[in-house]
Formats: sequence, C-alpha cells, structure tokens
Amino acid sequence: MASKGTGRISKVDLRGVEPGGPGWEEAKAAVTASMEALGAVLVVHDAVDPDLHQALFGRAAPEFFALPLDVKQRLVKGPIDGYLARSPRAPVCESVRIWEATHGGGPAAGRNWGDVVWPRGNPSFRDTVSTFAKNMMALERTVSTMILESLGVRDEERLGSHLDTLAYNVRLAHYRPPADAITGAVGNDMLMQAHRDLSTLSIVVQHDVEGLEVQLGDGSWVAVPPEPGTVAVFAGEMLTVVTNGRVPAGVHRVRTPSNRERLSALFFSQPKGGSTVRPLEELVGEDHPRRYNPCNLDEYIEFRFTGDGRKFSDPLKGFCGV
Ligand SMILES: O=C(O)CCC(=O)C(=O)O
Ligand SMILES: [Fe+2]
Repeated sequence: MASKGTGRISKVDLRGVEPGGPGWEEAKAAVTASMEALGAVLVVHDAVDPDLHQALFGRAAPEFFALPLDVKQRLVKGPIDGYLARSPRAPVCESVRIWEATHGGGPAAGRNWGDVVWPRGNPSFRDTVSTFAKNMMALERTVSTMILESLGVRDEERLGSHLDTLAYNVRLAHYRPPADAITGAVGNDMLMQAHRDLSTLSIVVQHDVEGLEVQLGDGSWVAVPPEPGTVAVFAGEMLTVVTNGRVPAGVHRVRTPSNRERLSALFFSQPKGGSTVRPLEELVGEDHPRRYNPCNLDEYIEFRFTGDGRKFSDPLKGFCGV
C-alpha cells in the first residue's frame, strides 16, 4: 500500500489491508517505521464514512455539548474520566470520556450516562458512539498487530494476550473559539498544550476545523489537516512500556489560528484498570536491555495527574524508567 510523506509524517493507506493479505507487509513496515520514529502515523481508512462523520459531528457531539453545564457536571468522575471541563492545559476544551462504548448492546457506559443526561434515553447518540467505537477498535487492533509483529512478537497467542489486556474508551471533545478563552494561560491559539497520551494507542478524528499538530524528532511541529478518511494514530505511554521503549509516545498539541469552534472524536486503548503493564518479554534481551519496570496503571495515573508526576517532563520515566 502507498505510503507518502506529508510534511514528514507518513501517511499509510490501510483500506482493504488484512493480516497476511495483499499490501500487509508493506503497510506494516511503513506504520512501524513511523511509530518507531515519532510515535505517530497518519492512516487512510474507511472506518469513519460520511454518514458516521455526520452522525458524530453533525448530531451526537453538538447535542451533548449543548447540554447545560450542571447536567454535564453530573458526569464528572475523577481527573481523567467522565466529563472534563476546561483546564489550564486546555483552557477552551471540554470533553467527555465514554468507557467500553464498544459493547453497544451490553451495559455500555454510553447508555448508563446517556440515561443520566437524557432521562428518556437517546438511542441515536448511543448507536453513533458505539458504531464509532467498534470501527475504531478494528483499526486499533490492526495497527497494534502491525507494530508488535514488526518488532518481533510473532506468536499469535502472545499478540492476542496483549490485546486481551486492553480496555477502550471514546472521547468527544469540543473547543470553544479561542477568543472566548477566559484565561490566557497558554496563549490564544493554543487549544491544548503539547503532551503525550497515557494510552497504548490513541486515534484522533478531527471535524472540519484544523488544529492537530505532531512534533517531529527535531522539535519542529507539523500540522495534520482534517481530511475526511484520514485519521491520526498516536502511540501512548503504555505502548512505550509494552514495547520496552522501542515506540515512543507521540508528542502532539492542538493549535488553531482560526477563531472557530472545533470538534474532535478520539478513541483510546489502554490496559484495563488495576493492571500492571510490563515490557513484552520478546522485546527485552541483550540487544534491548530492560528500560521499564512493571507499571501499575492506577498508581501511575495518580502520580501523573494528581501527584508528583506533574513536575516531570517525562513522568513515565520518572515513575517506572530503569
Ligand atoms: O482534539 C484533538 O485533535 C486532540 C486531542 C488530544 O490530543 C487529547 O485529548 O489527548
Ligand atoms: Fe492527546
């Protein structure tokens, strides 16, 4: 499959690419090379078709964010769960995280808190989020498989047992026009400061207002334009642990000079709550000495979001680096 530079971040076409099928090896090599270099890759995919795009950004997200603040605040659940109001790191961003939305028919978080905010239910909201999650989950599994296979995890069972450790969540994000910002803490066009995600993989789908930027190895930034059919995939810190440091977490930020409202839909995989994440044993050896100690996810979340980790430029290294 074709892979071409966009600025200097690779774009790989994964449409119709299946494990072992035509184009698999080439796409796998391109995805992994970009991940090893930047912790990020752009992917062309049909996971968000025009109908789903419209359902997400034309209806579900605007409908949720238009709810009164006190209703949304009933969903506040902790430093990184539920409804997240604006913060110094992202002064015009509000977002909501929906866990296990992939289990649309089961006791989905989407339905539970859907019942909280819409007492008579909102099946179209739930279906949209759950279709998005299912499609993103398939893409997540493809990309994870590509990376781990390339790095040397060949055994299907080992790959499967990694994938079984993951939980999934969807986040919808809404950025008010920057000029509305009450605090000028991070400058007018910086909607979200540079950061690494905590996840194993994060997938970002932008609506029609630009903003996502990826940091290259030389410290410069490259914009990722919102193109229908293209999503950005980032490695998060937990993938860095799992790969024993072979895949860095991609540094990214959101910056838009246009004074327009912005929406994005995000999908994250991350090890299940309470788990302890370790480098896969195939990825530790003479050529690749152990770089991370076992990382208890809940303890790391506390350290990173409410504890001393906030003072570190690389909290992961501070917490469990060897
Ligand atoms: O909204 C976006 O485009 C990206 C947001 C993001 O990076 C995050 O929420 O971690
Ligand atoms: Fe992020």
